Amino acid sequence: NNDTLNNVIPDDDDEPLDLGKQYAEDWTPENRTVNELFEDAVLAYLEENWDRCIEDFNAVLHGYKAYKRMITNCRKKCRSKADGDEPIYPENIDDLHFYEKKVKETLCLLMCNNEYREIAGAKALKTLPRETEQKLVDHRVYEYLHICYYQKKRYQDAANALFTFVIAHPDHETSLQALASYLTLPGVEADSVVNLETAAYVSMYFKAVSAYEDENYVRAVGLFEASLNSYLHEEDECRFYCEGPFDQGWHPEFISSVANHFTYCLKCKQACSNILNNLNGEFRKDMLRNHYNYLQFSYYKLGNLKAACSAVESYLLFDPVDETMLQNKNYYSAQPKVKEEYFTPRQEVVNYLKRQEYEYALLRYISKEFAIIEANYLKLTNIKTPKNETKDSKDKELGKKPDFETALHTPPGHALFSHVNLSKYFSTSREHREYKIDDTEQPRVKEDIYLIAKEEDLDGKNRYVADGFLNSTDCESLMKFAYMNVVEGDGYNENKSPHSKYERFEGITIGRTALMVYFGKIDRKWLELLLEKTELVREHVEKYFGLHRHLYFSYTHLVCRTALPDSPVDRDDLSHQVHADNCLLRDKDTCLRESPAYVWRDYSAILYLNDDFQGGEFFFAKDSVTRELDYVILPRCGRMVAFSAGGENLHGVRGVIRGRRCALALWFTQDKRYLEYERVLASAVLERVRSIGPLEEKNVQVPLKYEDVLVDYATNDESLRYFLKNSS
Ligand SMILES: O=C(O)CCC(=O)C(=O)O
Ligand SMILES: [Fe+2]
Repeated sequence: NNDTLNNVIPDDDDEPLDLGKQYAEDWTPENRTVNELFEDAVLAYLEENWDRCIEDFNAVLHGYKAYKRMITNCRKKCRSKADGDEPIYPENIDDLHFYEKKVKETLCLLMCNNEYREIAGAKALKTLPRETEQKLVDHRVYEYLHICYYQKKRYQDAANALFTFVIAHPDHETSLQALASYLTLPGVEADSVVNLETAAYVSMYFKAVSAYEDENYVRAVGLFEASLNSYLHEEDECRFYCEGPFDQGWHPEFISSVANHFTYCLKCKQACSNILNNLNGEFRKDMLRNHYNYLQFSYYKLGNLKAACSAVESYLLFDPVDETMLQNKNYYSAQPKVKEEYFTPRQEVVNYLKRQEYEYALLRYISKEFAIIEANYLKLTNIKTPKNETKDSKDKELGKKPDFETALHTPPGHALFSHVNLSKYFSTSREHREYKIDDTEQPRVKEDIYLIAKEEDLDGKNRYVADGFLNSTDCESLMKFAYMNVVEGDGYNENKSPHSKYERFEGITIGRTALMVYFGKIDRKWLELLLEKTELVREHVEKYFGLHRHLYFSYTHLVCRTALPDSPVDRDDLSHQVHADNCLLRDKDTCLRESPAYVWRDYSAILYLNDDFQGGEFFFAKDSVTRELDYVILPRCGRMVAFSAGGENLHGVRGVIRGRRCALALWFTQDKRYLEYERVLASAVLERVRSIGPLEEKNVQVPLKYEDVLVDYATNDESLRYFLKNSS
């Protein structure tokens, strides 16, 4: 199909793509390393030397680009060189060909990196310290830069810099507010505010769309091909940049070390497309495939039916049942000149999707298979609960052991944006697509829930662990929701530290969420997401335990436990002491099913939202006196642990040492009298908001004790009453 790729790019002002050497040559940092430049720039900022601040931070950005290009260029060059080399010995015994290649690649990398450093001056491209690199990855430069621009009254530049920062930190409230005020400054045009870190293909893509809309198909084809090329090239760069160092933090065996580092890189690589598909803060999962859509029509208009058919077939690889594209296919097939073999997808997209599918399947395999090993490993080493725990080095190492399932880490070079839509401030493109909560680029099967551990694995009755209730987008959404809305003391009778003085406990209930939706304070999609995902869990638990009587929700609580900044790393208390959910633990063998225990609770489930914190493991306990851990479960996005709520399932949570741990705690009952009334109200609120919108009252606040307010409205608001009646 190569004829599709030979179009001249009818364009003038785009940068050449491979800038590695050129950057290195341009790179004259007056003998300062990128790191030194960064430090100097911060200093200039602190000294309020705004001109130097602007100059130095721009030099940092420039230098970092050169640094990144150097690294990715070397990795790319050395990979293809090693791939093309004849092996020393023709036969591939014991995978030696693979290792030979890696040895040769290493040699090449050493030399290549040196070459660049020589061109750029001895110190210029010196390896960046990890913390500085992370700041660059997180676009922290713009956090300073906008202020320096602002001070110099360069308002449009300030707005651009701040916008760029906000896209990487969509929850940064003060920056969002500052951005809004920048937009009102003289000379600032909201429409021309840009993300300074937009992927390079994007501008080409939009030029292509314009050409297409102007019916200039020759230009459109050239630009779309160039943009496509650039997209794949940029994704490639991002992937190579992912192949960086990795602190294993322990001393693994050779094979484990290779596999562990490989997994780490793979996760990073899988996130690359998220970055490319984030246009000015708006997530557009279809960017790659859209190219083929435009191309098929443009080629058709130019009379190149072979290329048109090939583009159609390429598009269909992404979505084989797309009706419009299938109609196009029929239409083209009916053309007299079209041959069957024209419908061959383009090679680059076949390779791309095959790799994607393989990598995704491999990651799923890893997360599924290793979860159980991690847990068994922890169990085998027989950790005691922190009370009698002595923190020896072995134990510390152990804490780092399960690296296979570390958080989806941010790929170096880019922040992993959450999917926010900033287009309320700015319109960026002609096509507009609704923001959907669960858009994911990865191919996914619907029924993604799989069992991780059952009774036998867990040495106990009526307990199991399953994964896959939430995908990473759901978790990101819910974490964001939690971040913005959880309230100290909510659901704990206003007690802010009910379990540990080293942690802040915050929660939000269904009732509070419903009230906020009702007052128009938050979008209803959050409530919908909460109800939908927790219902998925309820159904699973009911089915899994083979219950013949209906399982009702009795209480739903999104809880975050955050380690306080000054909490000691070697603290020896638990985040949640050993307990049972429906009885009072008295001594080793007695659990009294009486008030004030929640005796009506029959089953419990905890659905986890994140794992980017330290500590906070859930555990089943043998008994409360020896406090011996029976089985440890590591929270992960979408993982659920479920168990019957009595004394047979004593459990607790180890202290959260660092970071924030959020989970949805769900309690179920088979006694209808105790069903969660807030859920019924929430459904009525949703119905109301869907049909007539939220309440028209301004400035209503949700108090800490919100329950009475909710009931008040439910009894007095006619429309709510209507929906309530209809639901029951
Ligand atoms: O968050 C967890 O993992 C468990 C919490 C728990 O057991 C409870 O709230 O009763
Ligand atoms: Fe519990």
